[in-house]
Amino acid sequence: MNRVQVFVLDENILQTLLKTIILAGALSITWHYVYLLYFHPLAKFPGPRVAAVSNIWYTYSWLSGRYPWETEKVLKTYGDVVRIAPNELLFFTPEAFADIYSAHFKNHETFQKTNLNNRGGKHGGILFEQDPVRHRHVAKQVAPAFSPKSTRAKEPRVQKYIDAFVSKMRTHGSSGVDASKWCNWLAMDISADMAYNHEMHQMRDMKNSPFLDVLLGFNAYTTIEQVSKRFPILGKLKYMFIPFSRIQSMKAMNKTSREELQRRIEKKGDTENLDFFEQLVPSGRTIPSDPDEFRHLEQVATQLLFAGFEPISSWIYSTLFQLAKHPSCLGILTAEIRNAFDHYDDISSTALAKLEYLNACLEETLRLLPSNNTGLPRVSPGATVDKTYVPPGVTVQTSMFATTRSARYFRDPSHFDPRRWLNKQHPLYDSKFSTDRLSDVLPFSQGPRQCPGKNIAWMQVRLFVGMVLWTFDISQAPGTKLDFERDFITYGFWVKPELMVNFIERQKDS
Ligand code: HEM
Repeated sequence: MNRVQVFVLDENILQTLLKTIILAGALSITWHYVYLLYFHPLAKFPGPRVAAVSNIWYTYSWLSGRYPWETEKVLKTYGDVVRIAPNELLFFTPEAFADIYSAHFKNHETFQKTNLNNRGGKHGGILFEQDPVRHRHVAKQVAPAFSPKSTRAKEPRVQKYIDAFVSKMRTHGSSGVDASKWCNWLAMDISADMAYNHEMHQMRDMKNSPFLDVLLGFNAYTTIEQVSKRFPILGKLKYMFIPFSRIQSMKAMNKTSREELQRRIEKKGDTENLDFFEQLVPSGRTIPSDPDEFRHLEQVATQLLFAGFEPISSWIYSTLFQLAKHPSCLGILTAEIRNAFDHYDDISSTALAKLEYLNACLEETLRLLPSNNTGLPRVSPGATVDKTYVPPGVTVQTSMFATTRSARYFRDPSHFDPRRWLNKQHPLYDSKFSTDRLSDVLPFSQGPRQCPGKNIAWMQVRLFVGMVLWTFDISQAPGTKLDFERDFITYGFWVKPELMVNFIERQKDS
């Protein structure tokens, strides 16, 4: 009898307890949302309502592959500062860009990197390193590899690869080739050589190396990884989104990477060309026995390989895309290059640097298609960004994509028009572009974490365009109707749609 009574009592208590828990939960969730909407330090900033209370806007925008367009849209709708996640602000103006990325103390950035894009865990290497002191150390170590002298020394090697591209186009180019593949092969062949003296032979074999296959296959996954960092519990399920075969190939790639590194370290100074690696482990130094140090080197080497590959591949691809779409610009540029050099072998990056229209076309391509679309997120130390105080701990980011396509700063912003970059003295100069904010186009970023590869990139891309247009009349293959606004998407990097281009060897006296 007594036992039954106890049971009834327990059930009542249990029900009450359950109701209390549910009510408390509902109240605490409601309070959490009310707090985020009305009392959070960022409550006063405009933005999509859903973004103020969750990471849903951010996640959807990234997973759709249209993040740059989504940031552009919210900046147009809500103004120059938009709350895009509960603790995150997106800024629009060039002034904000300068405040965030240039701010430093003794060359250590004051707006530090977040871990959102860090794919190296505690080993940030150089690109992902969050700690400014550790970053400075490794940046100083590799800096000599990016000096003007080292850049010049790399030129013959780069020419050798572009020669190989030209030779392949003589055989295969006249009936049209897919530029998305060839740009990847060329850029990665060069980058692997520059990073650690490794010949990948993708152009020779006309197929992706296993490394490139894995990299391309993981493009969308890198987005899942960075987005999942915003959902500590759900994020643990991220591996469900990757097919098992991909995980296996990733493991195989990491293994190859390690072996490659070991091979390169053992070679020490005994390499044909000076590569980036020589800076990290100079000939006299012993191989690191500490696994942590080895892992760090592995990160840096992989990042140098990737950083030297993807933006170059995208830049040459998008230059071909823009030129093939704008035959009048292509005609002017081709004439400029052919008038400047009597012989193919005369072409050098120093001579190409003087060609105004070439530089204008390349700048214009980067303005419309910047290769880095992560928003370059940073953590505020508690500082003013373009006259707006941002409390400490808040993540801030920018959208170079939105800024450089804005009518506020550029005339006919979405038109590819290299004339805007020309000097007043140039015969094609048009004063309608005189108010364009050209110096605010900063695809290589600025400040302590800006791209150290800028000069190497310019050298490679100038050589590519110079040597290719000197040799070939190029055109978009018939039937190719690629539309940038419609057909492009980006995750960790741009997914390049098929772009069929004809490379027809020029007639002798054209
Ligand atoms: C079109 C060509 C390129 C563009 C537009 C570009 C752009 C950028 C940008 C925007 C950053 C800053 C990333 C951030 O703050 O999170 C960066 C960093 C970096 N880039 Fe480039 N890059 C290019 C080519 C290269 C090349 C050829 C290399 C040579 C290996 C290179 C090596 C690096 C490295 C090592 C970093 C990390 C710098 C640091 O954190 O100290 N980049 N790049």
